[in-house]
Amino acid sequence: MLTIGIHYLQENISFVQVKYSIRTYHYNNCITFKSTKSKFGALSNMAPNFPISINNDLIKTSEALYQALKFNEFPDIQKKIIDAYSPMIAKRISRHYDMYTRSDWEYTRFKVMKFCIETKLQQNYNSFSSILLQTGDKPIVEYTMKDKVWGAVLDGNIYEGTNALGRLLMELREKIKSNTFQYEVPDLIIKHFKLLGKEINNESIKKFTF
Ligand SMILES: Nc1nc(O)c(N)c(N[C@@H]2O[C@H](COP(=O)(O)O)[C@@H](O)[C@H]2O)n1
Repeated sequence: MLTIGIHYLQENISFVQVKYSIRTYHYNNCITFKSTKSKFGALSNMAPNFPISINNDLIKTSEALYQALKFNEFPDIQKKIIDAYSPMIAKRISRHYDMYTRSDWEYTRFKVMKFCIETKLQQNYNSFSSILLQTGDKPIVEYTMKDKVWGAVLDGNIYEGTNALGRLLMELREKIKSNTFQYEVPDLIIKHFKLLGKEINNESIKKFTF
């Protein structure tokens, strides 16, 4: 399980401590993805063809959803991100508004990412579960040039990094295998979970009528 050493006081969600656990992977014993055009590119949040619907609003990629959820109190910023032509542009727009990122982002972003990739799976079950299962039992690693939080960087024969996205994907893969995948809106650790001015709750994610 990806805990990344995050500890909360459950009652008032006060942050206590955060630290990241680093992982290493041998380069010829893992599944990596970087470009969406590569064999396992569908694992990337940038991958097209995995649309998402929240409150019946269409979001083109899990990347756009993740980036938009940084700005829960700013529906106008979220709209610009969601309307962006590509996920890379969505990410770039998000960077532009960094100062408006929700104040607890450092501590909620892993839960938000988990929600984003679970939504990608729930709403694109056949295609996304198929690619996850094709990775077998191998470690999944997002290969990056410098992002040691979401991915890992190659140093000689070893990928090194927290690889948070890869680890969340592996957790999801194991749930698919054991038929224990349960999809729901994250618990109260994420307060004010909103998109385009509307709260995200278990009702809003059930509706899927493109
Ligand atoms: N710049 C960039 N290009 C790609 O092709 C990527 N896959 C990523 N990584 C993804 O960016 C998201 C994290 O964004 P923040 O740094 O937290 O704003 C996450 O989806 C990574 O997988 N970046």
